[in-house]
Amino acid sequence: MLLEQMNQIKMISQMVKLENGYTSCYCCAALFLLLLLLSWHWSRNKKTGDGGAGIPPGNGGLPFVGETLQFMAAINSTKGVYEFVRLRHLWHGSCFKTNLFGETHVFVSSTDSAKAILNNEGGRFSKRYIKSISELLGHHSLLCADHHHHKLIRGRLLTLFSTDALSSFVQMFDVLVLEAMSTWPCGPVLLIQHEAFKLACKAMCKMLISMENGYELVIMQKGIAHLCEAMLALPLRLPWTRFSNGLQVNMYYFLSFFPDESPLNEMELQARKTIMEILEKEISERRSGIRRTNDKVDFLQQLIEEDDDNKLKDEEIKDNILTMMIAGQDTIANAMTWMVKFVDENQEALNTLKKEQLQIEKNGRTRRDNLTLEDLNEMQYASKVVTEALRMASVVQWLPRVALQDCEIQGFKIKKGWNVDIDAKFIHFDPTIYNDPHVFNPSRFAGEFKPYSFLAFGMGGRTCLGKNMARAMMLVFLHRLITTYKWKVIDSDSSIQKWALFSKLKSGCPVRLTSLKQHSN
Ligand code: HEM
Repeated sequence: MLLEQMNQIKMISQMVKLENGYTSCYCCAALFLLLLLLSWHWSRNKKTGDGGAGIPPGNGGLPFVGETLQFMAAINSTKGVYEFVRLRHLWHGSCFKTNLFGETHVFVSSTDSAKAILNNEGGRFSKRYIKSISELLGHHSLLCADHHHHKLIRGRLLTLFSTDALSSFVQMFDVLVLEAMSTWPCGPVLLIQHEAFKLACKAMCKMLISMENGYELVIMQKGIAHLCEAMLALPLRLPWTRFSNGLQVNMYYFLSFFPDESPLNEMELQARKTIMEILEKEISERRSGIRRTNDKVDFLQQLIEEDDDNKLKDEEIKDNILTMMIAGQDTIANAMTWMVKFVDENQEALNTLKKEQLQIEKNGRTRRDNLTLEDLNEMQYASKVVTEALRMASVVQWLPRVALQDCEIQGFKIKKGWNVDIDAKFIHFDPTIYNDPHVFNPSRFAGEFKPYSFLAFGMGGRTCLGKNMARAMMLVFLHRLITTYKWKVIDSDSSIQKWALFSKLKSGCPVRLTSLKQHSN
């Protein structure tokens, strides 16, 4: 374990750009000191254990810093942040305790504990997001609201995700996919990640605020891309992050210990402000009748038109439109990208999928008309492909909660205030739940599966609001890709993008396409 810590310190030292000789001397001295402290702490832990019976096992790391350095090193490696978690499962078992950014985190990984926590049995757990995320999304965001406020807002937003809404969304998304694919070149390299992100962004802007083109859409998309990046990077703002320059001490380091200060930088504050201004203008023009939505019932219009006592206030509407825009982009783009890679690598799955999708196309409808929800319901094998891709990609790797009282999970004591992270990825790769978990095998989802063993969208009162929409987007994308092109992924590297908290392919999944239509003509 000490060796691992030394290796990680080496990695951290590579992360830091040494700009001059002085800095490099200070850096070496600091690292040496750190190494001494680590070995002292490690040997102390070895002698005394980690704090008494019943507490989950784990090396708390250095006083105050905990294992933050190792966590950061994992984020800065192409194995991805989950490598930090994976190694600790190997060392300590399925439940372990660590200390990150000055807080205790316990990773739990059984379906029983997932059930207890996600159902919030006995009101013992709540969702925790760091304050900086609520600065970014807004205090009324569904992702940051307290229990009572969350229930109220979720109730209002849920009505937007009806079957009828999904039905029209499917047709709209199909149009966008066809439009996008008509511009894809055959021959040159195309990055699936990039294309999927653009598509998701367009779809969200259209569904939420009917924004389809023009200057404001460009501004909006840029702002959102910026906030998406910031959202992933916010918890990592320490002096050695990519935000800091060389060894210069970064103000975010200090701010992270003073949670009342905003850790957002000027550009992020500006991006949020600009998006809020666009939404404000949109709301007031719609209210005054200046802007007509041509009877398009987008999400914004539905929220404005609500007339019962519990309707959302403008501030709540704006924060949650922004939340949905952000929640529905990087996630779906990553899921689609992994899906293309997995299918490409599994000839048997690809052949079965092709057979099914070409048959659906042959049946006639999808050549002439846009795909419908009914068409998607016929895609039985593709639906399993989507589930299997979501399992293996585990885009959201763990679900963060906080214990509201002392309790027991997986036979260990959990103290009030500790972060409890439900390790979805561990469960997705648990060989006692999924046979040969590293093999892409869509057919494994043919029958019922164990409750709480599939957590790609979470479960319980905080389940992803857009999960049916996300599955539909993946099916539409898959259908059009399979029936329009033959493709080959030209870089099989599975490395993970550095600094990404969601599981993101570093290569972006470059493909070369051949048009099937030209072939058949
Ligand atoms: C493949 C794509 C997606 C994945 C993997 C995904 C995954 C998740 C996960 C894991 C959660 C948190 C659950 C928890 O903590 O228990 C979540 C929450 C959420 N997602 Fe998604 N999501 C996806 C797409 C979308 C889309 C398209 C939207 C819609 C517009 C959306 C909107 C939301 C919202 C609003 C929440 C917060 C729910 C709440 O706290 O009540 N997501 N998602």
